Amino acid sequence: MLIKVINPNTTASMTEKIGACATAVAAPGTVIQAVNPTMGPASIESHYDEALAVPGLLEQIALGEAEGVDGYVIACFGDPGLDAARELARGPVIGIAEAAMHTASFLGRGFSVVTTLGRTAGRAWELAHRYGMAGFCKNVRACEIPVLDLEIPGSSARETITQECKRAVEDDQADVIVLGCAGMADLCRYITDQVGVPVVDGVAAATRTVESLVAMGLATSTRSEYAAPPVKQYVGLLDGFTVE
Ligand SMILES: NC(=O)NC1=NC(=O)NC1=O
Repeated sequence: MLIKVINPNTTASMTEKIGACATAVAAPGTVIQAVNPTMGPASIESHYDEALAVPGLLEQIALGEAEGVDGYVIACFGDPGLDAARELARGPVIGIAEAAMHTASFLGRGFSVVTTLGRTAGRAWELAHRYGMAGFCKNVRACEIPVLDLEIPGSSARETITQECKRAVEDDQADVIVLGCAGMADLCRYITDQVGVPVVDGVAAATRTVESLVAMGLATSTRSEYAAPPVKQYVGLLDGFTVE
């Protein structure tokens, strides 16, 4: 089985970290291909970043289709481009926020999301509602850490995030923590040991979700909304996106 894990930002160190975390949980026989687009924002921290990340993400999906990829993970907590990706891909496409929230809902009465910048919290709440998880989501907490601070060795990011997770358990009464950024994937084990409740990393959760769907022979329904896009020309920078 070949699963393509796409970091939609263009920071290679984060892609490598995400790939290592996905590989660590993948079953024997599953090949993880971790990639990022060649164009787009170095990190995704706003609606603007998210919009500009989607073309490069979709290009990676199109390349994956040509390579026979069995399923995809969108490794950014905003689940950017998820619906469009599902129109292109034959196999399942799972976002890390979607997978993490559903996984957390199996483990307790309520979870808190601990994410990077406060300006991304609204998107996390929006996704919780979209996925039917709002009833399980006790809070979305922001550490006010820029995403790329997670790539600085020895930064205080790990401790800042850990303290926020502890406050989520104590003040929100969270039974479970959801890490609100793909760049936190490598912190999951450490934070789990520190906070005493399950901590869900969306990269691992999404990787295993895609694996299980593919193993069951399941894929996105193409009956209507997620059918291939209508054939048309896309001009200018999007020349390569023409759909035949
Ligand atoms: N909430 C977030 O921090 N989302 C993210 N921005 C990125 O660049 N990767 C993420 O997971």
